[in-house]
Amino acid sequence: MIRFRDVSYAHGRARHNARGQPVLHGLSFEIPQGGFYWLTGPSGAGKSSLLRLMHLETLPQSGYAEILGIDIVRAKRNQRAHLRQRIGFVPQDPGLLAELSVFDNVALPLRLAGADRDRIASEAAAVLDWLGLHDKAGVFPDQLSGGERQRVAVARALIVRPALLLADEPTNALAEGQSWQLIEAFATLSRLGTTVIVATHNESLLRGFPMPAIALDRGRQTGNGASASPRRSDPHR
Ligand SMILES: Nc1ncnc2c1ncn2[C@@H]1O[C@H](COP(=O)(O)OP(=O)(O)OP(=O)(O)O)[C@@H](O)[C@H]1O
Repeated sequence: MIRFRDVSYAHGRARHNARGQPVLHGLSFEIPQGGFYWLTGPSGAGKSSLLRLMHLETLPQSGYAEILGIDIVRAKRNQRAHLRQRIGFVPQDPGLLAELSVFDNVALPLRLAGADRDRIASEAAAVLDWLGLHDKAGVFPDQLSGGERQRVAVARALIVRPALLLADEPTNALAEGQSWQLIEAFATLSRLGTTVIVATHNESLLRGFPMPAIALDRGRQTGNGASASPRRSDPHR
């Protein structure tokens, strides 16, 4: 469950110094575990800022924000670190490490979490296979197309089997058919219990996959897809 109540955020300000111009204003919504929600709005609306807040890269200046049952402002540093391991993030720029192979880029989050070799090998193979990248495991990022790099970034986010998947324009570099395949894969994950939130401008995807949306404009909610009729579910997830 993700629960936001009147959450505001300004870039570059410490929590108690809220004199900066907020980029997110009074956001309130609830997303049940296993929900699939779009995050929409024009350029500069605050989509990436909201995703980075949900990825615990920043904290709100005001309001109540709960991610997977944890109050992120009150949580201790180690609780936040543990929570972050349950979140997969696909940034707008894939940000792959050039000196690492596709396999090693994808394996990195599990290596950092201290997983053993066998588990890393089997999970990396499974996720690369699932995303149609099995033949690219030994290749380096500069030998990939833009769309392949984007799918590697998705694989890297999924290898930890996240309870929450956040994706910032993950279909930007993909052809139409691949975009649909990726969103179908995300929909499968949400049916299996992962909460999925995807920022997009892609109108044809929005029409093709009519999921609820958090719609933003200049940092304010304009749609009520996620603020209306929240479905109750396990508050501890
Ligand atoms: N690190 C930062 N420091 C200060 N201001 C920022 C920072 N990042 C973004 N902003 C500002 O915050 C506002 C929201 O930006 P954000 O990137 O969240 O929008 P967006 O909806 O994701 O846009 P796009 O669709 O173009 O990616 C913009 O006015 C932007 O200039």
